[in-house]
Formats: sequence, structure tokens, C-alpha cells
Amino acid sequence: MEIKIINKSGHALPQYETAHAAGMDLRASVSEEINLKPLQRMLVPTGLYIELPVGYEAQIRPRSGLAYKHGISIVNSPGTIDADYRGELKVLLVNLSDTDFKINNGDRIAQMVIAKHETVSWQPVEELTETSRGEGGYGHTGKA
Ligand SMILES: O=c1ccn([C@H]2C[C@H](O)[C@@H](COP(=O)(O)OP(=O)(O)OP(=O)(O)O)O2)c(=O)[nH]1
Ligand SMILES: [Mg+2]
Repeated sequence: MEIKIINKSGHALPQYETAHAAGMDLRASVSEEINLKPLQRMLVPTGLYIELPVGYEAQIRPRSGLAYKHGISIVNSPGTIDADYRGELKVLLVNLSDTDFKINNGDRIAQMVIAKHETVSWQPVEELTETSRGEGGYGHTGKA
């Protein structure tokens, strides 16, 4: 499937890094180095604008390497890009480590997964179908 994209990033288009990867890495498109302090969050631009087909979304997810090695995550993970959004794709990074983290133009800061989604309507009712789980949750299975 082809998706329309405008690339103002100055970098190559996002690509799958391996044959069967689910996500494409997103690069920072910034004019100067960013210094993300501990617990600081920042909306980092990518210079990319996409036109998703109706029925699709894009999810902006953290990269596990950055998360593990540097505590870099995404505040609203997974970020949701709606099919009718025409603005610049941005990544809401947060530094969960206790040291500064520097981001340079072109660094791969996140990954994006394109996914199908349903659009539903509600059927208001008074009762829901019974199940053995019922209202149990939050670790209730396996208890005596
Ligand atoms: O990580 C993200 C999340 C969102 N967006 C863009 C695309 C998305 O379609 C739009 C709105 O996102 P969302 O619905 O998560 O934010 P909101 O706070 O509900 O804003 P709005 O009232 O504009 O929907 O912002 C991004 O660029 N990056
Ligand atoms: Mg919204």
C-alpha cells in the first residue's frame, strides 16, 4: 500500500530497517541539538506530513534501545496519528533517566507502525452478556 507523504525533514523517508519489521524509525528534524534534561518532555518535529487512508492510523512508539540504554520514552505512547490529520508528525519524548540526553538532527527517536482500526457505533443496552470472568480483573486470576 502506498501512502502520500510530504518530506520537509531533510532526511531520507522513514524505512523498514529489516525485511519484516512492523515499525519504521522516525528521525528528529531539528535546526540545533536538543538537550533533554531528566524528566523533561519535548515535542520533537519530524518534518513529515502524511495522508493515511480512512480506516488506518499510525502509532508512534518508543524505540526499546533508547528506552533501555537512556530511559528515553514517549509520554503519550503509543501516540495516535489520525487519518484526517494533515499537520507535521511530532514525537512527545520524555527523558526518564537521571542524566541529560542529547538529540541531534537526524537521530532516530521513535518508530511508527501503520495499523488498521475499526470505526464503531454504540448499541446502548441495560445488561451485558455474562462471562466466567465477570467483573474480575487487575490480577484476580490464580487467587485461592
Ligand atoms: O504523538 C503524537 C500524537 C498526535 N499527533 C498529532 C496527530 C493526531 O491526529 C493529532 C491529535 O492527537 P491526539 O488526538 O492524540 O491529541 P488530542 O490532545 O486529543 O488533540 P485533538 O483535540 O487535536 O485531537 O496530533 C502527533 O503528531 N504525534
Ligand atoms: Mg484527539
